[in-house]
Amino acid sequence: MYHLECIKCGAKYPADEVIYTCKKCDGLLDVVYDYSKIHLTREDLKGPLSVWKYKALLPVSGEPVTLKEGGTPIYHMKKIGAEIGLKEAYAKHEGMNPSGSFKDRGMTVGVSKALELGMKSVACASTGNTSASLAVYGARAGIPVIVLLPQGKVALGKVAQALMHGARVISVKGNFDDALRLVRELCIENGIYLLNSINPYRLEGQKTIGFEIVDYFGWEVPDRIILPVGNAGNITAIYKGLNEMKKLGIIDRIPKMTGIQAEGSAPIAKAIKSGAANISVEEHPETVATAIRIGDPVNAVKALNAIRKSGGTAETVTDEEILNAQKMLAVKEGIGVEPASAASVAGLIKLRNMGVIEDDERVVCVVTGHLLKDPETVIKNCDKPIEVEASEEAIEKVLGIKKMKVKAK
Ligand SMILES: Cc1ncc(COP(=O)(O)O)c(C=O)c1O
Ligand SMILES: N[C@@H](CCOP(=O)(O)O)C(=O)O
Repeated sequence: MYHLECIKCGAKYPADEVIYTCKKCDGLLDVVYDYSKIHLTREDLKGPLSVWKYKALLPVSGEPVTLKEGGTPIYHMKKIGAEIGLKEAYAKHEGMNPSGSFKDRGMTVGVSKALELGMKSVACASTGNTSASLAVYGARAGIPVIVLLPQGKVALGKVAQALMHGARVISVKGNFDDALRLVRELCIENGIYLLNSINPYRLEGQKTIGFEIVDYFGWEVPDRIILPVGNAGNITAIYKGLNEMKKLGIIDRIPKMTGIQAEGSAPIAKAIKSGAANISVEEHPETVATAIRIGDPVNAVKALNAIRKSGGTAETVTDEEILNAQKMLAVKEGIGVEPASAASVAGLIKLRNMGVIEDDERVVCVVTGHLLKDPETVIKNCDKPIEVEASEEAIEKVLGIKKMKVKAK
């Protein structure tokens, strides 16, 4: 059994109450389980990775709305690791989820919960991936979906997904933070279920990234998990989940939670660096990594706590560092990710060069979304295809191939 609990004042709410923040103090909510009633061991968790493998720690009782999310690969980044003198550098490729990003873990739980609560429609604001995922899972569930997108700032692949899967797509003349404020009002006033990461049930699904990481390594906890941070739900969800596993005796420690933000959009990294108790809102966030172009992260309080309590850190990376890391992953490791996702690897490189990450650390970078989400940025940053006439000679000429003449007998 579980209930909702305010992280600020401790007020408790029943599991079936549709609320997103505390009615007394407006604090963020967490789903809190009766851990004394959960008997889960490593033995129970044998078998392939997937979100629903960890059902005992998820707040859904019936059959979930699922497209077989989770179970994403972990790749050893041997070449990038060798370049920075780190043997144990890994990337967990969340772009391999059904809609191409980690949001599917949250939406399988969030949309299942919407149905369980009897909600008739769902909505979100989005820099792209949340809307794509909600559109997909809404279609699967047969429930209407409304998405609010910041005009002109959403990557093409993501808009295409939201449109194709049948969401009502509204383009807002403002940034993501404006769209989130508007969708929160819209949902509360009209009884629409809000499925941004302020919804504590959605975040429960995302904690399974952490479960899968420790499960993959035979319950050996890596020293550090590095994530790109935008609205800051993912880093907090993974931290919460790993704490639950520790409470249940399945793991014995928590990795250093490390958040990476783009320089032009870095309220959390700035607060960590300055030691400020809370963030200062970035009024005009800007970065090529549109997925993390967020100035007022809704989960900031939870994220600062996760980073500080785990002994982790936060860092900023430039757009140039992000695009370089995206290309390194693609060319040297064969891993195709969108720009925001590459921020975690750009952060890995920067923190290693700064001496923050030690030689013997095992580090897992979560790469959050697929390369094909943002084809426009890719095309801008790669050489153009070479145009040739339709002849073998022309192709050989541009490839610099000289044919050996075969002598006739
Ligand atoms: C691809 C991608 N990476 C990272 C993030 C940041 O995740 P979070 O908002 O949970 O910090 C997002 C969305 O916010 C995203 O779409
Ligand atoms: N990158 C996100 C931004 C919204 O974050 P959420 O986790 O609160 O839904 C997106 O893909 O829209």
